[in-house]
This record gives sequence, C-alpha cells and structure tokens, in this order.
Amino acid sequence: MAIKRRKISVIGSGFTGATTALMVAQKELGDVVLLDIPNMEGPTKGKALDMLESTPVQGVDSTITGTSSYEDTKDSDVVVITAGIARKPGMSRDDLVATNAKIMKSVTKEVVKYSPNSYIIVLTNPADAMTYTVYKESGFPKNRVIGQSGVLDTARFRTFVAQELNVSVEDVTGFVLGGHGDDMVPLIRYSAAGGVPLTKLIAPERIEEIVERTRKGGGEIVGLLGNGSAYYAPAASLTQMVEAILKDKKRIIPTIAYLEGEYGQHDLYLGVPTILGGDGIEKVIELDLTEEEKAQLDKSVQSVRNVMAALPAE
Ligand SMILES: NC(=O)C1=CN([C@@H]2O[C@H](COP(=O)(O)OP(=O)(O)OC[C@H]3O[C@@H](n4cnc5c(N)ncnc54)[C@H](O)[C@@H]3O)[C@@H](O)[C@H]2O)C=CC1
Ligand SMILES: O=C([O-])CC(=O)C(=O)O
Repeated sequence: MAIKRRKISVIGSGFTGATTALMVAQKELGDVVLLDIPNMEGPTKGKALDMLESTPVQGVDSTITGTSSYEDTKDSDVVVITAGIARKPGMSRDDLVATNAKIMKSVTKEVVKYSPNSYIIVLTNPADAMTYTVYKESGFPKNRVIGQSGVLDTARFRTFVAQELNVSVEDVTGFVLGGHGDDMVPLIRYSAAGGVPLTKLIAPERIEEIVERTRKGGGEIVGLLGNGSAYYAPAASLTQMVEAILKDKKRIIPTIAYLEGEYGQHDLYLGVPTILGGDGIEKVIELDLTEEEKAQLDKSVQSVRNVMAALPAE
C-alpha cells in the first residue's frame, strides 16, 4: 500500500492555532487542516490559503486547508485543540473555565466522531482542567490525551537562564512541574547549563527572580500585548509535541498527563515529566522531590483542583 502523509488538524484558527498550523507545515510533519466555527470560515480559509502559498518559497510539501467542517478533519493522526477564549489583562487563566469547558465538550465530540484513533493535544486554558475535560468527554485512553504547559513554561525558564548566563539556549535544560498557573514549580535541582547545576552558576536570589518571572511568564506577555495572550512560543511548544508523536521521538519533556498515583495524585491531569513518543504519553517519570518541592507541588495541585471544582456539571 502506498505510504500516505500524516494528517494534523488544528481546532481554532486564532493566534495560537494559525501559528501552530504554519510551524507544523514548515517542519513538513504532514498535511494540516485548520478548523474554526462557521462564522470564522472566511478568515480561516484565508489564513490557510495564505500559508499554503508560502510553501513553494519555503520548499515544503505540506498542504494547509481551512474549514469549518469536521468532515475535513477525518482520520487525523494528531488533533491539536486551541479553540476557546483567551484572557485579557487583569484576568487569570482560571476565569476562562466555564466558557472553555463547554467549547472543549463540543469540540471533543466531533474529534472522536471523525478521528477515533487520533492523539489529542490540548492547549486551551485553564490547560490542566481543559485536558481533563477532553479526556473524560473523549473516552480515549489516557496516553492519547495530552496537555501542553511544560514545554512552554520550561522554554521561558530556559530563555531567562540563557540570558542571565549569556550562553546558548540549547545548552540550558530545566523542568517545570505542576499546574499551568502562577504556582507552577520550576525544579532548580534538575536544571543545568551544559550539565553544570544552575546552583553552581547563578546566585540564589537571581534564581528566585528567574523562577518568579517564569511563573508569571504568561501574564507578562498578556500585559504587553494588551488584547490576547502569547502565541509564538505556545505554537512552537505544540509543534515540538506533534513532532515527538509523529516521529516517535520518545522525547523526555513535561506534558500535562493523567495521574493515577504518580506524585501521590489520583484522577488528575497535571504537568509532569513524561516520555512523549509514537504512542503519546508512553511514561510518566517520577522524580524524587525534597520536602520543600513537595510542598510547592501540593500548592500547585490545590490550585488545579480548585479550578476543577469550578468545572460545569455534566
Ligand atoms: N496551555 C498553554 O500553554 C497556552 C494556552 N493558551 C490558550 O489557548 C487558547 C487559544 O488562544 P488564542 O489562539 O490566542 O485565542 P484566539 O482568540 O486568537 O483564538 C481562539 C479561536 O478559537 C475559536 N473557537 C471558539 N470556539 C470554537 C469552537 N467551538 N470550535 C472551533 N473553534 C472555536 C475562535 O473563533 C478563535 O478563532 C486560549 O484559551 C488561551 O488561553 C494560549 C497560550 C498558551
Ligand atoms: O497566559 C496566558 O493566558 C496564555 C498562557 O497560558 C501562556 O502564555 O502561558
């Protein structure tokens, strides 16, 4: 049988969705379908066509199609969900929960109907609770429903550390644990530059400032943009996750994963280090935590559980 290109559908053609579609196509990961609600069909088709017309210049053979019909997403290998509302200055991600939970449910029904074997990656905020909502609604196994927070949060941390040390971002590694909120837990003990622990390179007070900036990294961009939230780094993060799955790379990266006892948590989606490969989340990696790290993680878990308690009833 002829080998076919992979198919990636991106639901929501706003800032994050459109940017993800472009980045995924530029990496030639497969053919991309960009979907939004019927009211947005014109702009969605327009963005997709504009991106498609960039492919000859870029030298990539990925198609990009804009649509408002789920028929066009049929048999996707990976579906990325970015549909929903974004926060504005003065709002927290948690303020989006009621509206976006409804959107997650309706989107998931269609994704399951048309792409029953897909891997779903959820970006929509509040991301931990929205990934949980999609998991429950889909009935998919836990490895096939994955949320995005840690690649982005870690990328922000790595950016700030590289700036501080004036070294390549490539050589800085880090791990951010916990919910995608201001209580997230950047794990300094597991962070390094060129393999050298950060604690040997940066003074504790500066590390604390970098941690604080990372925690509030989303809010910093919201404040600067004035009318929406970050999209370039989020799209790059989603693209890395799509690539890890489609190329079965078995990347060790933090994702929002379903926990059944790991880190002492049950029935919860939370940001943790995972192995992401051809079967989605192939493993949750459990790190040893100090008492202080555990306390920080517990605080973050409590914040996620508070948001989950605000999820609309079935
Ligand atoms: N987890 C993370 O790290 C990040 C999460 N986000 C979240 O991603 C979401 C999207 O952000 P942006 O793209 O900037 O927002 P945006 O407002 O630019 O785009 C959202 C799009 O979703 C569409 N949409 C709404 N309901 C829909 C439905 N039922 N079906 C299909 N499409 C629908 C809208 O028409 C709009 O085009 C927000 O909730 C934001 O908070 C954004 C950045 C990072
Ligand atoms: O801050 C927001 O609302 C969007 C987001 O999750 C991020 O950029 O980390």
